[in-house]
Amino acid sequence: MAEGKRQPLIAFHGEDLGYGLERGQGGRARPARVVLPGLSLTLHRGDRVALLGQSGAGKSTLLAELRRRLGPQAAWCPQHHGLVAQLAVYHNVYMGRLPEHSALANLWNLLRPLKRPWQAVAELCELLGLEGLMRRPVGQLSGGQRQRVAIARALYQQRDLFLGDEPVASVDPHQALRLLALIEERHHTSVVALHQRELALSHFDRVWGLRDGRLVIDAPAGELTLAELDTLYPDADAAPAPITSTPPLDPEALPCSRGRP
Ligand SMILES: Nc1ncnc2c1ncn2[C@@H]1O[C@H](COP(=O)(O)OP(=O)(O)OP(=O)(O)O)[C@@H](O)[C@H]1O
Repeated sequence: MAEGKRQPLIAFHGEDLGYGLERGQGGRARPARVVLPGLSLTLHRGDRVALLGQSGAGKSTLLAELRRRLGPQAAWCPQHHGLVAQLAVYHNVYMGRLPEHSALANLWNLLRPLKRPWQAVAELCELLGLEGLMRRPVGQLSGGQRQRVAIARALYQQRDLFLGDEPVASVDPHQALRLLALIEERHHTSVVALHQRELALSHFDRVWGLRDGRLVIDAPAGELTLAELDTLYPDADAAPAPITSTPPLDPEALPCSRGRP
């Protein structure tokens, strides 16, 4: 999408994000533990954002706030999947739309799966390589299979936006590409936290990079290099070799925010 014509969906203007609540000066509510101080950024309709940063940088904190503000517009795929181990794959996926049905319908469906949702979930399971597992309790699946169930549940919600906290962390690189393609196909806008920097450059059109509580990268993926993304991981023992001929950047030289033109 052309940079100049993008329609803002949500914006932060110098806001403190974090946990807990306390009253600041003038009685203004603010987080008791601030993780991302003074955050400014805008999510635009049509953006496909890779959210990067080392462990503890604040990715989940930002996603939680986006989720809170976007509400039911956004499908959500949490980091630890949030699946019920004792329930079958079918029921875990169906849970994505639990609030849309009456308690009675949900109870009935638990005991005797309804035909229409069963078919819809079966189609998703086939797409995600989970065919034949619909009746199996999630507790008996592999880590990668559970991850795909969590993605199926998010896709089943049929929302316009997708928010994912490392939704492809437990699958092999080939599956990661397929899953990202599916997410892209079914949502006009997405924000996905991940650690695979190469994927961020090849499969997303924008990168948000967090470091030391700051948004230090906010730029189109096409304008970034792996070496620039490496600067988000100062604790890494050895940065992976960049695939471009661009020399590694001095982290100090990275601008505070790569704003839009
Ligand atoms: N419920 C909470 N209450 C207080 N602090 C929290 C809470 N959850 C996370 N934190 C802190 O907020 C900071 C950012 O955590 P966050 O989970 O957002 O990082 P992350 O980038 O998602 O990390 P990871 O890649 O390991 O999931 C960390 O210092 C963490 O300890």
